[in-house]
Amino acid sequence: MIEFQGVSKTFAGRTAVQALAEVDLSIRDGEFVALLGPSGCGKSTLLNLLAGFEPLSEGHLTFAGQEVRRPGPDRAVVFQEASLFPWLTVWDNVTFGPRVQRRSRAEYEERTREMLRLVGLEAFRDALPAQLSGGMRQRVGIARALVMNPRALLMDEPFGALDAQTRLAMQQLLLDVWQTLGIAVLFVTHDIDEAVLLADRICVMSARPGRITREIQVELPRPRSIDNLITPEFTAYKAMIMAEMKLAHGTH
Ligand SMILES: Nc1ncnc2c1ncn2[C@@H]1O[C@H](COP(=O)(O)OP(=O)(O)OP(=O)(O)O)[C@@H](O)[C@H]1O
Repeated sequence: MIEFQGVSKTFAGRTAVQALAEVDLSIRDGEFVALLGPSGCGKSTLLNLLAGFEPLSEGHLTFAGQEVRRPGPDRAVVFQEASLFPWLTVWDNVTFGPRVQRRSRAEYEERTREMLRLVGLEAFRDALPAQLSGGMRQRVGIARALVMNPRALLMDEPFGALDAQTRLAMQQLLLDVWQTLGIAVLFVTHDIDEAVLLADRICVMSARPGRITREIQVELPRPRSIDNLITPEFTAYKAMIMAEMKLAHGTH
């Protein structure tokens, strides 16, 4: 469904920065792919190209057979900060997109109720963002993205600003949401545990200019839960990826 073919991206400026070099990546409908790599390797750039926020410099990028040129409701994005409208309730934040798009009211109201239930926030529909915790705000951000009924969810370090315990709860929530909806997810992270726990496949990126140096299929059984984090199979994947990223003891 998603095809990057020889995609490069250079940011023009006084000193041009090549962020991505000849990236090839295919993602199937319903697949969960994590992009893992050091800070500045171009993970966000790759996600932003797919979101349609930036033009490519070279190569081809298609989504469901169409060249990506601009943002679209088929590709919903979740960032590290939910960036909710502070003066709108949870309900009004989530229904904002469909209202702007003039979608049918009966349809989006039903879908909003469903998504708020899925992220466990039905009881908070009338709350303002300031009355919610960071994890709850991020759950509103996920509901807001899903209410548009996208074919892919693009997540850029969505749990990076959360404390460790909330982060675990959000990882579990995302596993449950993904298992329910079965949509494609491209998930940017620099956390190895997070990538192994969530993804079907991990694409490891090199430092700038970013390329995908290795793809690792994660064969841990589904459905998964955060209990997987303490299994020997999990540790084996983690050790392999640490070695790949030259983080393991004795490899550098
Ligand atoms: N709009 C821009 N103009 C110029 N350079 C940019 C722009 N956006 C990103 N870059 C540069 O491109 C490179 C890749 O950045 P990017 O944000 O994609 O990396 P990243 O892997 O997501 O990093 P992090 O994990 O720190 O978020 C960096 O060197 C960055 O400075």
